[in-house]
Amino acid sequence: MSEKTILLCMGTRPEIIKMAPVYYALKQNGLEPLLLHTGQHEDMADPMYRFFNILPDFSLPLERRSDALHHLSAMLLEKLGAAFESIKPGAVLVHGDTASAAMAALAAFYQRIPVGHVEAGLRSHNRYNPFPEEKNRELIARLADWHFAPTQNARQNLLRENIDDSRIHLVGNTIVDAVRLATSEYPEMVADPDEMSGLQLRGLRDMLPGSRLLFITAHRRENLGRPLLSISSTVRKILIADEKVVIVWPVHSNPKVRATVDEVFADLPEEVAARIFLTRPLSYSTTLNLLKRAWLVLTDSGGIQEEAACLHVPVLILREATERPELVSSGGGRLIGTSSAAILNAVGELRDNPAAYQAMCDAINPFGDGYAADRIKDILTRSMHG
Ligand SMILES: CC(=O)N[C@@H]1[C@@H](OP(=O)(O)OP(=O)(O)OC[C@H]2O[C@@H](n3ccc(=O)[nH]c3=O)[C@H](O)[C@@H]2O)O[C@H](CO)[C@@H](O)[C@@H]1O
Repeated sequence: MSEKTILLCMGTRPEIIKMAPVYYALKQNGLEPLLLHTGQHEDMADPMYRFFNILPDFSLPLERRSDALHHLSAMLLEKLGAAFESIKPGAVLVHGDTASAAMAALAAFYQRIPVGHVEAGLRSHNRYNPFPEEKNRELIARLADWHFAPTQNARQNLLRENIDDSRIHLVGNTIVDAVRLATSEYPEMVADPDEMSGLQLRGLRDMLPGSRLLFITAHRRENLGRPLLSISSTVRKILIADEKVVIVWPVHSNPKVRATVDEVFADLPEEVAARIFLTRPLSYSTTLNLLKRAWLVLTDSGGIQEEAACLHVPVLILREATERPELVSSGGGRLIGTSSAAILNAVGELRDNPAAYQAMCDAINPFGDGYAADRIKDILTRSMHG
């Protein structure tokens, strides 16, 4: 491979969504992006590649024998190292905070290949929340040559960790680019069929006028078990108590998540059951469509918080700690945790206080202007073409 080859490494749904704009920007500029899929997510990754009309150039043969983090990381490191030896890229780009990203940065460092970190500098300052992502980010920061920070706050976090200012580039978050691309006519993208009329969401469209749509997701490791049980049973109460509430909850493909959610929502009266859609993971276009129409978003997902901010939909953040304080200080999101009382209070207040609700809708989007990928492309072009 030539020294200009930039290898984008990714393996999970959110990485694909947030790296797709970077891939397109690099490609249009005559650099040579290649894409390596690590295989960390399987069922949720494929539809995303298809949506963005990207085919990985390389896929790792991951043979996972357990869920253990040490097993995943060891296997990723070994397979990524072997792949880099044969591909010999001029630079490696990783995103965010996954095991795939951390191990790709380490494998690249071992071969003295420069590393770019997209979405650098997010910190909750809590080592176990999110776990293991907080330490994955810190590890990548120690290894990266280019730190593409999404916000001023992220930049400050990196400076506090003694990262040289000249290596930090404030570019915005590429999720804003992804939302822009996915909601506009982007010629190279294959928009998938509209699932609003599909099997998973049959009947939803007719219910939307006059109702309050809650879009919910929860899957983070810290929320498995008791917190997820609290979230689910509180959502069940809200659904039963308010007949105007309609809920769409795409349930993560982690079987532990599915088991809790299925158990809590079993045995609902028919009229109530008709107002909740517990679906498999949805396509990206349907997800954005529903977010746009939602009255309120309840989530522990990082990406969905950012998308809700782009679309000016209020978010209740179902976490105890956040690495996105910008969303809270902008007023678009509230960090409420997972207790039943906190969820009921927040939903009740927004229902009964239109001014408080409107203030959340009016908050500015703190994650950028939708041109982060272009800035990343410009910086890499300057660095790699001399
Ligand atoms: C600790 C933390 O915050 N880590 C984050 C984490 O990712 P996450 O928490 O954002 O992960 P998910 O919630 O799985 O994905 C969300 C995406 O999936 C789309 N979606 C969702 C449901 C569905 O049915 N159909 C969809 O299309 C949705 O619109 C959104 O774009 O890793 C990233 C990578 O490094 C980091 O950026 C990021 O900090």
